[in-house]
Amino acid sequence: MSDGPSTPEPPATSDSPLSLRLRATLGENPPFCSGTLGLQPADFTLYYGKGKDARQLDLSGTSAQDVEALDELEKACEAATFGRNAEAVLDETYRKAGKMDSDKFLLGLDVDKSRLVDIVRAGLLAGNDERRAIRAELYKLNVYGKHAFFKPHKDTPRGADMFGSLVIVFPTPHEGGALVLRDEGDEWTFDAALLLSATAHYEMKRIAYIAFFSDVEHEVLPITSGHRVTITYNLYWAGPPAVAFPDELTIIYPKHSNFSAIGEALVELLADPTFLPQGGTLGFGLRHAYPFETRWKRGMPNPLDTLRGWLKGSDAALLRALQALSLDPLLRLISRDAKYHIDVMLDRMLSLGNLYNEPSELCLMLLRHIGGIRLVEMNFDGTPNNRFSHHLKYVRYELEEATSAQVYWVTKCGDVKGNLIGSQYTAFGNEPTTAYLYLTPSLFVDVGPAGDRANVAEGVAGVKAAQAQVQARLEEARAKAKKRTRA
Ligand SMILES: O=C(O)CCC(=O)C(=O)O
Ligand SMILES: [Fe+2]
Repeated sequence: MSDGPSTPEPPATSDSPLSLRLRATLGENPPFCSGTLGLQPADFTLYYGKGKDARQLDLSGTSAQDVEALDELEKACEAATFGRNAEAVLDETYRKAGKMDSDKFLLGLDVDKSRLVDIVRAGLLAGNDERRAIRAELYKLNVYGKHAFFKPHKDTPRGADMFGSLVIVFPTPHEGGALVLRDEGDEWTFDAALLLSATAHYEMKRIAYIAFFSDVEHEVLPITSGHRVTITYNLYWAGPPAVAFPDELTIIYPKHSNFSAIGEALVELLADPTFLPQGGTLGFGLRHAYPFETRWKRGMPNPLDTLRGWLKGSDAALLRALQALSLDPLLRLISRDAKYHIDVMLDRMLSLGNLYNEPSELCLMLLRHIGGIRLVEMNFDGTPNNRFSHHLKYVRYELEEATSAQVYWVTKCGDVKGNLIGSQYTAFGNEPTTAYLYLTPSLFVDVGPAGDRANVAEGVAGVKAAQAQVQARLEEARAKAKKRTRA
C-alpha cells in the first residue's frame, strides 16, 4: 500500500432518483403477485344449497338485491376454523368469518380458462420455476361480514407439493378487509375493496386476485361494512401437462387402452415356449409423446422418474399390465442413429448443449462416456436380427466396446424420429424457443426363460444386466480418473 495523497472518492454514479426507482421497480421480487382481472358475467355466478334451497347468486356486485342475497349466503356458511398444530380450531378472537367447503358450491369461473393460473405462474415464479407446471385447486369460499377478520398466520401446506395460495375477492360492496402480507421485515397491503371500487365503472366486471407463497405471513384486517366474498385456491406444483386417468376407469375400446386385453395378450405371448426361449428384453415404443424440459440441466430431477405417474391412456394401461404380471418395466429414452442404425438407450435426460453436431458422433459418445446401452434387435425366437448389420462395418470396433442389451421390439418406437434426442438438441442448441420438447420414450421389461418368465435373476442378457455392466464400467473409469489426478 502506498501512503501517498489519499485518492478522492470515485465520482458519484450517474444514477438519479428516477433511474434508481426504475431499477428498483424492475429488480423487485416480492413473494406475491396481485391485480384485478375482468371476467365474463357468467364467471360471477355462484350456485349453492340443495333441493328446494338451491340458490343462484350473482357476485359481480351489480344487482340491487345483492345485500339480502349476500346476507343469506353468509348465513349458509359455517364458522371458519383455522389450523393450530394439527387441529382445526374455532376461535373467534383469532378468525371471524364464514366458510363454505368446495363441495357445497359451484362457481362459473374456471381459473384455467380465465388464464388466472398462467397469470399467477408468470407473476409469482421466477427463473427456472417459471417453466414449471402448476395447478390451482379450489379450496374454500369465505364470507367476511361486518367485523370479520383473520389474525396473522401462515397457510397450512396441504401436501408436499403445495407452494402457495391464491385468493380471489369479488366486487361485492364492502369496505375494509385489506390483506396485509409480511415477509423478512417487509410489509405489503392488498386492499381489494379499494382496487375494485376504483374499477367499478369499467364495463367488464372485475375480481381482485392475490397469490403468495406459503411461507408468507398474512392477516385480514377487520371488515368495516358490507360483505367481502372470497374464493381461495391452493397452488401446487404439477407434473408435465399430461392426462393421468383415474384408477376407477375401465376402458373397453380401444383395446390398446384396455388393461385386461393387454394383460391377456401378454400372458399368451409369454406362455409361448418358442418366444425368446432364453429370456431377454421386450421393448415397447410408447404411443404418446411427452413433454420434457428443453433446458434440462444436470441436477434437475430425472423427468423419466416422474413420468411414470403421468403416462397417458394406452401407455399407462401397458405399464399397469406389465406390473400386474410381476414384471418390472423401465421407462427409457432412445437415441437412434439413422445412418448406422444404432439405437442407444438412456436412463435419463441429458444436457448436451450443441456440442455434437453429427448425430452418429453423438451416439458413439453416448455409448462410450455417458452410460448409453446399445440395443441389439432380436427375432421372436431369440436369434439376432441382422438386417442392418452391413451398416455397422464402419463402427464395428466402437460397437465391440459398447455394452449392449438384446431387445425384441413388441411395438417399435414408430415415432422414434421425434425421439432423436441428438438431433433435437442440435436443432435447439443453447437457445431453445419452447419450454418443452416432446419425446416419445419406450418401456423395456426383462423376462426370464420360457416356463419361468418372472425369473430374470441370472443369465438373462437383458437391460438390467447391461445396466449393471455400465454402472461397473463407469465406476471403474471414475476410479481411474481419480488415481490419475492424484498421481
Ligand atoms: O381473504 C384473504 O384475503 C385471505 C384469507 C386467508 O388468509 C386464508 O383463508 O387463509
Ligand atoms: Fe391464510
